[in-house]
Amino acid sequence: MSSLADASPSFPFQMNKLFITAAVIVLIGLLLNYLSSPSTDPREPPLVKPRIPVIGHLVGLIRYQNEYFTRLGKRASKGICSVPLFGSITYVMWDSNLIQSAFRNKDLSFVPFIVYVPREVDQGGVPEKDQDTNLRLEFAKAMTEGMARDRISQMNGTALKYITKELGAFGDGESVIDNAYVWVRNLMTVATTEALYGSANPLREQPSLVYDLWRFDEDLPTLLLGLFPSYTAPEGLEARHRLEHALGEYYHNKKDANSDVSAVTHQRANVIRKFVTTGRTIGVHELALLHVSTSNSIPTLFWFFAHIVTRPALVERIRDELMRMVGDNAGGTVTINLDVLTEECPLIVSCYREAIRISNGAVSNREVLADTTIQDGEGRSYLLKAGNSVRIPLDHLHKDTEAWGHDLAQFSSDRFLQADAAKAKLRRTSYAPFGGGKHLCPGRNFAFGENLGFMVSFILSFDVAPQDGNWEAFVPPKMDKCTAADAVCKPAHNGAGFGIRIKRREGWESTTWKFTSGGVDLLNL
Ligand code: HEM
Repeated sequence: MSSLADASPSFPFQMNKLFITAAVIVLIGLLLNYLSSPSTDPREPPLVKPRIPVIGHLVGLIRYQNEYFTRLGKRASKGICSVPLFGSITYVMWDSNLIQSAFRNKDLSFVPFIVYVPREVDQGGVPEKDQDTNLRLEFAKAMTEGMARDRISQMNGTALKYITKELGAFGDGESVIDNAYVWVRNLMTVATTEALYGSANPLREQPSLVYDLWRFDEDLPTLLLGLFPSYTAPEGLEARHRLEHALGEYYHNKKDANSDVSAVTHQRANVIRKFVTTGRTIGVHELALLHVSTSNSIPTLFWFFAHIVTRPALVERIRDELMRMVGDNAGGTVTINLDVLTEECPLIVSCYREAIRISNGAVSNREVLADTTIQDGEGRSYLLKAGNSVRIPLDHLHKDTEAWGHDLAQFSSDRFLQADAAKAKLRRTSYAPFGGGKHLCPGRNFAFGENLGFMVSFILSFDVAPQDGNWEAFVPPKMDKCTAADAVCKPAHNGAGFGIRIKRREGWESTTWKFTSGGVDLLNL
């Protein structure tokens, strides 16, 4: 009987080689499996291993950005899971009860991230002593105080003054706007930065910085990776340097002490001044304030704008609603009280909330400061261990069919008008576009004031038509997926192809606008 041994005199050697190769493969497999599944406490949320050992989650994050967390949700057996990432565990949660419980938990904090992001983007330009945790706490306090109600009113007043001046500058004839997204974006970037920086606003003084801001924003996910940025994101990097330089000069020359500067700009800068030696370094830190104030609010306004102006019947309903509030325009002055908009003009506010719902792709970040336990709606508890981080993909809440219905992918102007008590309760826990708890976005009321103020004055002042006259094809542009640096998704290709014609409405040629809040005339603050 022939055998393999007969067929090959080197059989024992080959067997050895085969055995060693198999053993090495098994060992590598075990090692990869070990690295992909670090030991967790059975009380921690169930582990979701990467599909490609070790690097799978990282690859998924780079490929799908924020959407990766929602994709993980489809693989997880519970409303929360543990994901091995960057050598530690990240807890990702989708269950609305767990999310609310996490937002309320004082041991889950955003504070450790506050200075971390700008320093990472900066790559070493900030002195060591910045690492002092007091900076983060003082910084968080400056933010909260700087965004108190009266401070927001002042910011809204400055922004709305600029918006009404710009809209007022259109002549009575028809104007063509080739790209409505870029138009809204540029106008609102200057309006917002007027509110932040006052009359020495570097972005009004150097308009090319407006382009730089959005170029930086586009490359931010790559810059955050920090892998050879001068090769991987050269334009974004250069734009960032120009912005930092301009802001550095602003803070170095103490322009933030001017009386028309927002409290938040001035107070944050004063905290940083305690920790750094040169005013120019503040420009590096405070690019974060400029970015966070514009990057989410302005794309949100665009979707709000685009979904309304492409629906002429909706425009008419909104105008009727607004006219019931403002009376007539015969005297030439129209007063908008921002405080009563929600009650008196529920349709336009419903459109705003719906635009936020469909475009929001935010992921809230928290660090676990001390071992803590959170509970889901069915009484199950999960242990979260100190030092690990938490990611909460908020768009998952906004895509819950039970709360929002099966047409949730479509914009529905009336969605926030109709809900019985039970549904309204469910929706309250399924809507968190501004995050929650102690770190709930401090800019949400400012965004409401400037976005509603823009839309109310625009919609009453102008008629809109598609640039090419084709109403059937006049729909909002496609939406890009949210990057890891975005809380709000942007239009694909920067909205190219969404052109409009606008014409001032008869009787609204020389309206004077007045905005009030808390009984105060915002434009005269
Ligand atoms: C529609 C517009 C906006 C959206 C959707 C939005 C969304 C968010 C979200 C989801 C967070 C994280 C909250 C959390 O994790 O719980 C956040 C935080 C923050 N937002 Fe906004 N935001 C908007 C506008 C603004 C504006 C206009 C400003 C500034 C003027 C601003 C300043 C901030 C700051 C400073 C934080 C960090 C909060 C902290 O440190 O505790 N946001 N925002």
